Amino acid sequence: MKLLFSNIKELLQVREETILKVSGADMKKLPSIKNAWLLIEDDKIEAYGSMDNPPDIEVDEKIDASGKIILPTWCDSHTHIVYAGNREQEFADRINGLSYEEIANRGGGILNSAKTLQETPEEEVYKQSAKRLEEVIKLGTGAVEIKSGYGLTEEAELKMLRVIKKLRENYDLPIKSTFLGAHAIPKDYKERPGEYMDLVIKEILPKVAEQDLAEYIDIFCEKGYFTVEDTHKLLSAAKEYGLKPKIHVNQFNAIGGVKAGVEHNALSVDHLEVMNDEDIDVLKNSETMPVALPSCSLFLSIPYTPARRILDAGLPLALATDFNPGSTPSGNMNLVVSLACIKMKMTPEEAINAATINGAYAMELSETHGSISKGKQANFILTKEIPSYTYLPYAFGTNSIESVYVNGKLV
Ligand SMILES: N=CN[C@@H](CCC(=O)O)C(=O)O
Ligand SMILES: [Zn+2]
Repeated sequence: MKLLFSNIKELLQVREETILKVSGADMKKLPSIKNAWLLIEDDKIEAYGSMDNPPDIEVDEKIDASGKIILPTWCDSHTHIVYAGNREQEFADRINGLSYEEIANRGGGILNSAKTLQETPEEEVYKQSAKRLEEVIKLGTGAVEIKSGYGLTEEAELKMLRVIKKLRENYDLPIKSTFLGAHAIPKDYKERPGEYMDLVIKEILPKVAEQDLAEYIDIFCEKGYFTVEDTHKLLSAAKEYGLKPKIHVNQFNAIGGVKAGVEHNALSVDHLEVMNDEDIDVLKNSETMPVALPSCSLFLSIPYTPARRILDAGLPLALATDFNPGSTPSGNMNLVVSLACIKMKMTPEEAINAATINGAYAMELSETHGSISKGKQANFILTKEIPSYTYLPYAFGTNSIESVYVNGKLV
């Protein structure tokens, strides 16, 4: 099946050579072809070029994209899409003056979601999660990572990971699975957190690996959650099973989690709302992708990741949603890109690079996703008629997407 898009106002993120990520000043460059065509064969990008040299071939379907822009689908490398129920009551409590921390200390927060998840049948968790996944695909997400971490018992963590596996089987986009058993210390272990770490490392992790339910390991390295020492212990154990780290660090406090992640060759370190100079320096000599989650900052009214300091230090940066019931009940990557521009002072070019090719890197997908390149998967967004790509982040809250293609198919 050959599908040809012609008269495309601008074809964005066109990369001739395979690049795995973009960093520093290179992030300001977003290669494109104006007045372009794009040819898809089955699930792959076959060719592209300028309308000055249109392709002379027979195709099965032609689409006129006059006035519209085509760009790769968003690569959302950090989500908690699999969960049960919601936490709108905590949202109201925060409006009335309680802090996220106070809510967590009262047994709300992650423990609240864990209770609901444990009590919800697997089929129902699947149904609720699939609905969210379908919603984000329509918003232009074409590759996604999903974490466990609302189970906090062996049974419930494995249940979450099986739901992720089933989503992967039933949907066409790449889904990466991360084991986040060390997300919070369950109430029963409050006085003996070391025993919970033992449970995660000695009991649950081996089963996750045996059942091949995750490719990545995560931990919430933060005051009141898990220490840097816990992080070292877990990441070392996970390495034995071939699970690479993608970890929650520096959300509220800089306690050395970035350094720990880099020492274990983490694929990504995520959140980074609070960054000291040492954290930035440590990242400079690494292959670890820093990941910012600006919708979490918006929702919790916490600082935004200091993108300018990170980029001006020559580092790369990826953007992701953090879609979860507590700190970010939104999986809208379009909003994330807008917030990165508005609140983090990233240029539209930097934000689009961060949400496509660098997001793909943070899921080890940049050889097949994240850019318009020959032979890559045909995952792309066709916008409505818009004046320019800068209009995408500028018109925040407006849905500028006309359609989304995953593996060459309209979704
Ligand atoms: N910070 C840790 N975990 C999630 C939020 C968890 C929750 O509040 O349910 C996050 O990435 O923001
Ligand atoms: Zn998260």
